[in-house]
Amino acid sequence: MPSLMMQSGSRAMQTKATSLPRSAVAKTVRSRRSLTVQAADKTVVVGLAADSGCGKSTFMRRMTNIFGGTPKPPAGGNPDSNTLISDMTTVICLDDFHSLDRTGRSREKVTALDPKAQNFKLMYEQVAALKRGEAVDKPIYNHVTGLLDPPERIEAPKILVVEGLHPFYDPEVAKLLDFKIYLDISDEIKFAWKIQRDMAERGHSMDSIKKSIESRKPDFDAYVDPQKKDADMIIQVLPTQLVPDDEGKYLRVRLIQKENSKYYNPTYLFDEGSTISWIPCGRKLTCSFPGIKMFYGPDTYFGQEVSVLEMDGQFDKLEELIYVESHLSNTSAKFYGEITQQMLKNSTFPGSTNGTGLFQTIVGLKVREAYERIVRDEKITA
Ligand SMILES: Nc1ncnc2c1ncn2[C@@H]1O[C@H](COP(=O)(O)OP(=O)(O)O)[C@@H](O)[C@H]1O
Ligand SMILES: O=C(COP(=O)(O)O)[C@H](O)[C@H](O)COP(=O)(O)O
Repeated sequence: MPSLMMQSGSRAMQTKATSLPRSAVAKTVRSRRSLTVQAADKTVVVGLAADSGCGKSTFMRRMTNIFGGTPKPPAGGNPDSNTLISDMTTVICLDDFHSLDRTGRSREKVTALDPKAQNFKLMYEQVAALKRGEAVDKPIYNHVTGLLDPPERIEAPKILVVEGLHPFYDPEVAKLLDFKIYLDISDEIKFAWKIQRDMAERGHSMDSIKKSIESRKPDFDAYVDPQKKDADMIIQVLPTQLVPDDEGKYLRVRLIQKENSKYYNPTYLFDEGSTISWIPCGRKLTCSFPGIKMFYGPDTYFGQEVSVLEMDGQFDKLEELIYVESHLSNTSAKFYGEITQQMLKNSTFPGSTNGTGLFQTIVGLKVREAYERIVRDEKITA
């Protein structure tokens, strides 16, 4: 039987985002911006921060799918480009702003996470230019060779996503971001994900990956991890609490949502502002061992008020997620079942049967809501 524990303390009721499509006005030639500033021309900039191997690329695929189109590298360009372009979004990887290539880092004895290995000035100039609607010639960091390749031309998209190690480390770059997301993956889970990816795709040995993780840890703690306090939304991935000593098979995933955000309303379970523990397994949700446990409640995060939505465990049948979705509010979905539809569409992606996929989908919908609110607000003030 489904079980529910609730403590009351309800806040205001759900608010819905207004969706405004871009008008024909938005098609004004970008080079004329200095003459006629067209509000709907604005490029909205999203920052996604996480360590290497923490699922940034996987999350990007889920998020860009919400906006439509198939993400592809720039046509006819470098096959090792890190950029992905689709109908509305362009995702650029901040590794492209490494100022030191692999040999340079080894010579200077710095890791790829050290600010000394990044060109923040160029990062600022190019993200600012794209945000103004101007094209840039962005360098490419080649992960195969470890070298900086000749630049590629990037046109200003409607939504620019900057993903990488330090999107909000530099205060000037941080000011350009309209929405900030942090993927906070606990060490043991990060280790498992990175080993699998770096062995299969980057040809590294298990031993070299272990050494690299250890040598990067101090710089990760000093320069990457502290960014999470400034994020609008954080997806935290932890070992399950349902199975003692589980080795990463099941995950406990927490969606940390800042209160008072200008651009989104936190998603809640059953009753906004209450503290709720819910085991949805029973007649409407099939759960084999170890089942699913959900939690929702208020909390503080680095001294800031947040709402936390949590899922521990995994689904057996993805289509039954509709039962969980029907108990969530303020999801930013445009129709009943949109989250389940997205999850089914991306069912082959890693994390599809647990909270990582579910919460990445919700964050993607929040980014869409933020984008639509920004475009709407700009139109009103134009
Ligand atoms: N939610 C998830 N569950 C299980 N494995 C995942 C998940 N997200 C990513 N992975 C795996 O982790 C590895 C690194 O993911 P990736 O998206 O390439 O990370 P990043 O872009 O941050 O370096 C990949 O092998 C991917 O399959
Ligand atoms: O930390 C990262 C980010 O990679 P990602 O997030 O794409 O995994 C890489 O180690 C550096 O960019 C150096 O690259 P390499 O180790 O290939 O020289």
